[in-house]
Amino acid sequence: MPSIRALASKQTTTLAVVVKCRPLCEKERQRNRDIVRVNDNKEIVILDPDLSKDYLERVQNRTKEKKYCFDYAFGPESANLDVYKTSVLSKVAGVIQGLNTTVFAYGSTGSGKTYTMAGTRDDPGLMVLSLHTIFDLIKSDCSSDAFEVTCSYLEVYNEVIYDLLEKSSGHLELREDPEHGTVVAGLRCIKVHSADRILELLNQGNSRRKTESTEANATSSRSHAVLEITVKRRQRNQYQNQVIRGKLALVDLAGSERASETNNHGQKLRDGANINRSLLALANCINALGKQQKKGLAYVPYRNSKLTRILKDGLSGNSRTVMIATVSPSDNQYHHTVNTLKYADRAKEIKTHIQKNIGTIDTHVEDYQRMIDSLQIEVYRLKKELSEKESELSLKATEKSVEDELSWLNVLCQETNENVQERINLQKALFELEETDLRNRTELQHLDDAISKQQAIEKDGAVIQALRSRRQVILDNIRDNDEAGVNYKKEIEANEEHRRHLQNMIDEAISNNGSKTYLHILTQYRLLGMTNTELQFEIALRDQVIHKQRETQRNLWNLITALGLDQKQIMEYAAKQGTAIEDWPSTPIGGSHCMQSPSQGCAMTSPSCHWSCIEQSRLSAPCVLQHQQDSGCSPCFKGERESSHTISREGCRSCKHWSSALFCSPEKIAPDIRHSLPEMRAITSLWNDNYSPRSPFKECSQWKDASSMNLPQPFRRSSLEPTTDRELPSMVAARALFGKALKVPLSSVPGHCGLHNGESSNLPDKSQFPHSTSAGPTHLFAESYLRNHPLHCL
Ligand SMILES: Nc1ncnc2c1ncn2[C@@H]1O[C@H](COP(=O)(O)OP(=O)(O)OP(=O)(O)O)[C@@H](O)[C@H]1O
Repeated sequence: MPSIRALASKQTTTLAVVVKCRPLCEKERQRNRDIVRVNDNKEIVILDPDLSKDYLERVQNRTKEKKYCFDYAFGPESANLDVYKTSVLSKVAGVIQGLNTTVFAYGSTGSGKTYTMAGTRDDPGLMVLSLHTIFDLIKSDCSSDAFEVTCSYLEVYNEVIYDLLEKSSGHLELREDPEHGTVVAGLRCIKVHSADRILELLNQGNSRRKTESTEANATSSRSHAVLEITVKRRQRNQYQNQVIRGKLALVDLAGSERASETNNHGQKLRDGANINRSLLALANCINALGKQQKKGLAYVPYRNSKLTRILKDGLSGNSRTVMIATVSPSDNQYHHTVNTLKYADRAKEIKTHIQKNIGTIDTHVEDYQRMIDSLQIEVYRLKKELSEKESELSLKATEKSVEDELSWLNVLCQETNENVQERINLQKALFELEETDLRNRTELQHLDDAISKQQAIEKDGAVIQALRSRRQVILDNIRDNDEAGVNYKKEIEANEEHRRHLQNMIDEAISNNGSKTYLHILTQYRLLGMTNTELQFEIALRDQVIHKQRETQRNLWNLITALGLDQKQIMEYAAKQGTAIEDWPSTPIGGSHCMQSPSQGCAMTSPSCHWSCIEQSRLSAPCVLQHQQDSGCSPCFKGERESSHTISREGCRSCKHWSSALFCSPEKIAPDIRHSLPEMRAITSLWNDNYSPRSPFKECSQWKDASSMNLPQPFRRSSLEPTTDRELPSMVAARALFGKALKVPLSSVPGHCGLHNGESSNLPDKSQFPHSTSAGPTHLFAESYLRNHPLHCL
């Protein structure tokens, strides 16, 4: 029996930003001044470090004093426990309820990030406190649910990921998983039964973490560390198979630093440059996300570093996130402090969308997962063979020449590896950038239309101003994205050039050098890397499809709620169709996403129909759409047949009782929903335009011709461009709704509204549609539909 899993509701929440100022250390106390003041646990003031400014400059407000407000601000006297209780505890508690939480400490080197996250025996840090909370909550849980806690700990050092729970960890790779977001392939996840055990692992991990003594900090962390605790909760009630999974990510970032201040050389200097690069990538993401919240769609360059890819969920995805900005009170750190607070201030704008993680099974994703895993095993095997060969070689050749050769080969191997990885990242970044660009350009087109329409009504009113300023924002974003795209393309060319160079070196070495097997393996390894790239691409595309299917599923639940059908009715219909509904969303889902993406299945049907259509879209079997009056029998929605269009599903194909694209009449939709969402308002209008007894649409026999649109040709906007698209809004709407939204060919269409499938592909001319020429609500709906689905309509 197929099963449907209703998605839990999504809530939008804002990143919580907390500032923590450490005390002056002994050395600083002798030489430096404390310039940070915290007021009312919210406001933080950074005094001008320059005491020599004269009175005039100060009264003329030429002071460098800065003031910021945050969710919480803590001064030097506060303990980690104070920070934890006010801003982290409640979010950690959500983890055992299936919610994700991310806590990350951000600040310059020596500002107290590690102290805040790990703490000391007397002042335990947020990592330690969170672990105790999780296990205390599990212990005191009164339900009969079974809990499983796992823990992983990794570090990103010089853009390479290492497992801190492994004694000698190799390089680990990142992978995109549609269910779990960005995951680290091969990272060890250890089952734990107590907080003490995790603390033991944490200590082990910390001892492996790369730290150095620098001028700025005697124990400076040179890597970003991510401790992840996953709590799986298997419920032992009526949802026997339901697993809830919450994740807590605790991140201690390496600190940004200025080379001049740290006085580093050699490797330390290179580490610093890498740390700064990844922190810059993080800062760029924070900037773009802040801008996005204020101005709209902007490209967020997550791909620019491993750190930002790992933190992606915490920054914009499914996570309740707390950013702890750590600052030093010392006057010589003024610039670092202000810089940290500037980013923290921007981060306040960032919004995330939280949702309970309820276990689902995606077989096709699992298949890909298996493929990747087996490829990884293959890569591992080859690597092993490679190292065996290395030791064999080292035995045979003289020590010096072998060393030279091996170091040369090692460099070659490493460069090959980096080249492949860079190519993967660049291609993915370009892919994402193009998507963003497409959406921006579609919006721009619609804004242009809206502006020209509005200009006919008023020359320079507020609406036009708003539309123009929005247009400008979109243009800016497009320009930024274009620039980024050009850069990515250049980088890809450089990467390709480098790849050719490496391949030439390998080929040359094979013909000249004795270590043929070694180099053959290297070539194979490289090829495997390329296959891996392709697979990762396929996965990325798959991820997109799955994401859209999920979006569709969510929309369907929204629609069901909007239709006013109650749980009992739907359960009954589903039972009749032999479909189980395992979970019921308690609240309507994701307001702004309402009815956005019917592209992968029928958008406006019952849960059972949704299931069948999703299944169908996978099997590419078209649904059949037929008007209810064509059929005498209908096992589904019997009671509603007379008063409204009915809804059926694939299982009812025999009775050909497909129905109602637009469902029941709008009167059946709860008034608050009917009038609140723009889409619903548009649908109501569409209904009135096209389905009411006086509807010109209904009686318009010319629609026979209109429907002569054979799929897929009629769904291409090009066949309607440029004027017809605008002149026949109803047709666009109908086309989108009856055709694309339901993902059915117009092989059979609702006779009720006059649509019939014909052979001719000629479109009716404007004069045949007297009622459709104005820019009415139908047009708006069509526009909004097309805006949301540009790819599918083109
Ligand atoms: N709240 C605090 N109370 C007392 N000492 C503190 C506090 N916060 C930080 N320190 C001290 O300041 C120094 C630097 O702190 P820490 O190592 O945590 O900085 P960091 O931001 O992690 O630096 P890096 O980025 O270089 O790793 C340490 O000696 C630490 O003990």
